[in-house]
Amino acid sequence: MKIGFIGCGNMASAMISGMLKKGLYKKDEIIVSNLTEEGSKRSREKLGVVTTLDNHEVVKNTKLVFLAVKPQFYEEVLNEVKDELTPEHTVVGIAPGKTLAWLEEKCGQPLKVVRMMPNTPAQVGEGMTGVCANEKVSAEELAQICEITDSFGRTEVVPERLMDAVSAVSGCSPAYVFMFIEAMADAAVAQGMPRKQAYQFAAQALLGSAKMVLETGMHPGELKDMVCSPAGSTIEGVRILEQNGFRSAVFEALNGAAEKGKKM
Ligand SMILES: NC(=O)C1=CN([C@@H]2O[C@H](COP(=O)(O)OP(=O)(O)OC[C@H]3O[C@@H](n4cnc5c(N)ncnc54)[C@H](O)[C@@H]3O)[C@@H](O)[C@H]2O)C=CC1
Ligand SMILES: O=C(O)[C@@H]1CCC=N1
Repeated sequence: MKIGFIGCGNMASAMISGMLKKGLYKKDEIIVSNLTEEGSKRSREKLGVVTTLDNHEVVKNTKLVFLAVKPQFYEEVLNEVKDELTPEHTVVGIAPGKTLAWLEEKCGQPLKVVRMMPNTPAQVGEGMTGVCANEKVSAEELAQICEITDSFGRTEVVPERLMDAVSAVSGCSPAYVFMFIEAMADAAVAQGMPRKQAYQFAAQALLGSAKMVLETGMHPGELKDMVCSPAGSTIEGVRILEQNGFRSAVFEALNGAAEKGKKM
């Protein structure tokens, strides 16, 4: 087995779906553990990977172990498996607030440790992942990790001090983007558009706008100005968004998410 996940919920499933779609691993090269047989069944049906109810099996069968449980279970899981970890293992944490130093300490021995913050768009190959590693991870090993995260989207290696920002701006932000899409679609429905069509219009507008930022390299403000005709309808919407504290609400939400992440 080439890669293992302890816990296989939303985030692990999204990453594995992305990896499989890209053909980076075969299904029988991925092992995941779940807490319940129901979870294992879900992983087998949805992903087709090897499943176990025993976290030890993950550590015994692979040298690359992702910790994909909720942050509050990290310590319990590491306590459970730490005696089977060897210097050949690389432990990958994906939770906010679980620093490289914390992970190293809880592994109970000097190990290769990677910290990353992926996001659920990994499921469709459009993830954004920030990655950092401790000094035991060689440049070649880090490149291999980035090959994995690149298989489900884009990757940036960042200094660890930026991981809370990464967590907010790309780890959490899909939730806010989905809320934005939902709100835009609600407005279109209010104007008479069928709901399904409204989601397509809203989502495609967002996808296209994001692509323009990434592909043109232009300042988002300039791209916004290109949409706003003088005395037009868009600038009226901009005025109403500003009046309702749109930018400030986004700013505060991401700041709150980053600050919360630091404490987790
Ligand atoms: N959902 C997201 O958008 C993102 C989540 N993350 C991080 O990913 C990690 C997992 O989050 P989600 O997938 O959202 O949570 P989740 O709740 O969907 O999945 C966690 C899975 O772990 C299983 N589990 C719990 N205790 C276990 C144990 N002792 N042994 C084996 N399996 C166990 C649960 O049954 C569940 O299936 C968290 O640390 C989270 O902070 C990071 C980036 C984005
Ligand atoms: O809500 C959370 O804590 C996780 C981390 C980033 C996205 N979901």
